[in-house]
Amino acid sequence: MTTVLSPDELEAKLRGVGATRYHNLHRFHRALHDGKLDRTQVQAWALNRYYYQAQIPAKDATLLARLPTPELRREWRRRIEDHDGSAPGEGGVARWLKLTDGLGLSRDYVTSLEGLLPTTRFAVEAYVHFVRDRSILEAIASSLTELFSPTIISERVSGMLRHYDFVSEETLAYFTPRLTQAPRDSDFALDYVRTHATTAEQQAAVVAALEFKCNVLWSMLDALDYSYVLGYRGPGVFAGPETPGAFAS
Ligand SMILES: O=C(O)c1cc(C(=O)O)c2c(n1)C(=O)C(=O)c1cc(C(=O)O)[nH]c1-2
Repeated sequence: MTTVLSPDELEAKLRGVGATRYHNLHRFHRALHDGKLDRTQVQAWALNRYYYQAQIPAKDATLLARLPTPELRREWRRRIEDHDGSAPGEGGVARWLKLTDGLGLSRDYVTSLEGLLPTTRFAVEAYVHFVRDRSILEAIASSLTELFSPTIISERVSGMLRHYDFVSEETLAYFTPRLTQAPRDSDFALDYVRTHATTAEQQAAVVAALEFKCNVLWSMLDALDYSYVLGYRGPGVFAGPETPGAFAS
C-alpha cells in the first residue's frame, strides 16, 4: 500500500531529489566553476544555455494560459516579465545575451540557434512540452529545480570570476537578480505543491516531475561534455574559432 506523505515529508523527498540529481553535481559544471574549461568550452556552454533561457518564458506562457485563478496567473505573469522584460533590452533573456556578447559571440549567431547541440534542442523542447501537456501540479513541480539554483549560481559566479580572465562581473550580471527571483519563485511553487499534492498518486507525480526536470538539465550537460570535453562533436554545431559567423567582429 502506498502511504500519503505529510507536506514536510513530501518537501524532504523533493529536496532529496535535488541533493542527488541536480546539475551542480555534473562534472561539466564542476569543470566550468573550477576554471578547467577553455574559452571555446565556456562559449559552447553559454551558447547552448541561451536556448534554455529563451524558451523559459515560452514554457511559462503555456502554463499561464491554463492557470485557473487571477492569483496564480499574476504569479506566473511575473516570471514571464522577469525573463522578457517590459521593454527591449530588459529582462533575463537580454541579460543572457550580454553574457554571450562578453564571451565574444555574435548575437545573430547565438539567436539563430545554428550552432546548438541537437540534445540541447531536444531537452529544452521536452521541458516546454512537459509543462504544456502535464497537469498543472506536475508543471509547477517541474520548476522546483529553482530551489537548488541559488547555491550553484553563487558557486558559478565566484568560481568563474576567479578562474577565467575572459569573464567579468558585468558579463555575469545575468545571475545577480536570479539570486532573489529564484527563491521567491520556488517558495511559491513549493508552497503550491505542498498544499495541492495530497494523494499518494499526486505526490509520486510531483517527485517524478522534479526528477524529469533534473534529467533535462543533466542531459544538456552530458551533451556539452561529450561534444566539447571528450571531443566527439557532431556535424554543424559550434566548433570554436573556425565557426563561420560565430564571432562579433
Ligand atoms: O543557473 C542555473 O543553474 C539555473 C538553473 C535553473 C533551473 O534549475 O532550472 C534555472 C535557471 N538557472 C535560470 O536562470 C532560470 O531563469 C530558470 C527558470 C527555470 C524554470 O524552470 O522555470 N529554471 C531556471
